[in-house]
Amino acid sequence: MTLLNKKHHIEKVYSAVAQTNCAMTDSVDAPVLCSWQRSMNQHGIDPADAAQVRILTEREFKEQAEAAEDFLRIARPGVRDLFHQVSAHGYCALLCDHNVTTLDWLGDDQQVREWKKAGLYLGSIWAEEEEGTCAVGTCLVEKRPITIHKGEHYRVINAELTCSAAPILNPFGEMLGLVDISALHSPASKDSQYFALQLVKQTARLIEAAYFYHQFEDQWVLCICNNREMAVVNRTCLLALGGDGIVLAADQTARQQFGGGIYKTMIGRDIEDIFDIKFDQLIDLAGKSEMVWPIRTITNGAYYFATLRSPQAIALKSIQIRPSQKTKVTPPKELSAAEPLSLDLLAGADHRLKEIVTRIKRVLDKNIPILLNGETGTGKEVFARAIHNASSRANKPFVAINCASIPESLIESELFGYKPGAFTGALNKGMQGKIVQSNGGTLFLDEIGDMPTSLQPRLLRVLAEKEITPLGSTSPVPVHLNVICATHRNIQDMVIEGSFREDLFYRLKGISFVLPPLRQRTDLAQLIQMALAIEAKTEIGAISIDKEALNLLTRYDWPGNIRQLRNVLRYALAMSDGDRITSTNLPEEVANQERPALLSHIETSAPKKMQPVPQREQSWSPMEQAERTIILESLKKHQWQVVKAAKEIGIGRSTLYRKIEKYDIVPPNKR
Ligand SMILES: Nc1ncnc2c1ncn2[C@@H]1O[C@H](COP(=O)(O)OP(=O)(O)OP(=O)(O)O)[C@@H](O)[C@H]1O
Repeated sequence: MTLLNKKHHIEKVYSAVAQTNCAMTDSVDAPVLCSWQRSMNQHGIDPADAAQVRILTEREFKEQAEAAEDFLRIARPGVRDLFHQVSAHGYCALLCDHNVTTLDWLGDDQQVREWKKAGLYLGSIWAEEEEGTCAVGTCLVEKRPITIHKGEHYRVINAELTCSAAPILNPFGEMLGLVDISALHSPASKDSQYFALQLVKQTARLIEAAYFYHQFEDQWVLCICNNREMAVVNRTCLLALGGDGIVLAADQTARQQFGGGIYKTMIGRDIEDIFDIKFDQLIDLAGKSEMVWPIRTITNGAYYFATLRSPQAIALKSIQIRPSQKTKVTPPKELSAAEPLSLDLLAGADHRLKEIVTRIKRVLDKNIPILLNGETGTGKEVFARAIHNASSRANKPFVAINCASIPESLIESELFGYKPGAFTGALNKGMQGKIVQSNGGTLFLDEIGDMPTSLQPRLLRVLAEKEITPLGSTSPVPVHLNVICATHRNIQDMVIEGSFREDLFYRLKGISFVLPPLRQRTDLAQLIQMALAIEAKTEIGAISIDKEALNLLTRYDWPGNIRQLRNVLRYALAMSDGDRITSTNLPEEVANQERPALLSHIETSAPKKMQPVPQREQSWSPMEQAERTIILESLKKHQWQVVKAAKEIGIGRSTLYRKIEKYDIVPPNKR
């Protein structure tokens, strides 16, 4: 790039950012302009900054690659295929994790120096916060495929590149990573990258499908297509089904096609309520060949073609029995004896938890601090105990302290202990603090986000120096400390706000995990049976739950997670005749929960019940009308704040803007 062109690029960025909103300008696309504004106003990046793209250290790279091991293993072959298609045209291919770090790279080895110089190499971090507008970082923010072509890059140093990236989502709609192809030189017109973007999108969809099949390898996977011939090769529009025909997960296409793009409206539903199929018949025939079944939606009778992949374990044995006819499971001894649950038992059949447990087992005795994140009641403390029990320290003490429930003035003495007469009101014989009590065992710091800022430096010192000086004492006591922390807060945000020390955060977060909320667990039906057995102190399956009650329980939102589930089951047991739970035994909030707007709409929009619709709405399908209702309700609920509504509905902000426009939704202040 000539000096003059560089100057021109920088001036263009400054003048475009000076615009007050993200409306189209003559020469810059709206999403690019929005990203330029974020880059300058939020991230404070200088477009003239010529520093090279940041690269992770070897150790950091190793840690991140290890954390994303499963994803990398599944995604790599897809990225390799993509690279073979584009390498002759001067592209390299990048596979990034959800931290936008390049964890795999394929490119022409002859040009390695140039790729490295451009930051298109292993370990490079393409975050919008660091680089400004760039395909990978901006794709992460926008949550949709994007090409950033030449001068659309924010920093002048990247303004020769052309890059196209697409997000890769897990079956729960969360970002797993991104795939990108980039070239050092390309024609001036952005149109030249149209097919590059399509290829990247296609690869991302394929990887998502591979990941979906992997995640649900021990479940039934229904694959739906609108064309009989393509059905056997189709790999999108996937629904994972439990042995009882309940939907456990749905990929993006299935969510859009049958759930108005909304995750919650699909999960926990009986497949027989969505399609006019008998799940029993379907699985009796499954596995006999690559069979394709015509199926019809209950809502509007539209025809599709489906194939069914059997659970791997069953496929291996070549299906003889229906999974739902499995023989009764004897509850693990530890359940009825009310002993602590093991890690494997806590993971149940939930795919994310199983992955977490595998990773935890790897770090068990390596003295790596563990940070457990998760909503209230997701079982963080139970998990921490299970980690302790699985470690070689199991016969040493497990000492828990809840930083939120102890007054700030007492936390210090509780944690660090004190010598006799250290302060007025102190016990005569002094007190051993929790840290010393946990010596050699595990110290569990619950609600670590509530640790007073004044005490954070002291805790940091203990962790670094492995010795502790009780209040009123001058001689330090050596401690062998293993720490597990838990919080429902976003500590990273607290670090940014300045209410939590960054150095302490990194010290405590040797490895971190997010325990999934109950509504996202893929084994909810099994977990309910398990929790019921615990509450009733019986065998799993000894008390039955009728279909309607199970439907209500699996569909409920569970804001209080497992804690709330156990309370509800305890209540239901008390209300029941003792060996069968029905919907009438459930507490009101579960029994009379409002059907999600989309579901209730779908039911009333079945052909035989269809209501006349206003003139303008007749051009929308029932699904679209339902979607409009959901969006409208959510916007009203959140006082028309788009970010909050998008979050609740589970779609990106820009998607929501598009839909608002599509459905002629006008906020009250613009009427
Ligand atoms: N897998 C499980 N099966 C049965 N019961 C469980 C399971 N996990 C947790 N529980 C129960 O759920 C309740 C909440 O668990 P726990 O206190 O560990 O959650 P938490 O995430 O630490 O909650 P909080 O954030 O509110 O402190 C406890 O009664 C616990 O025994």
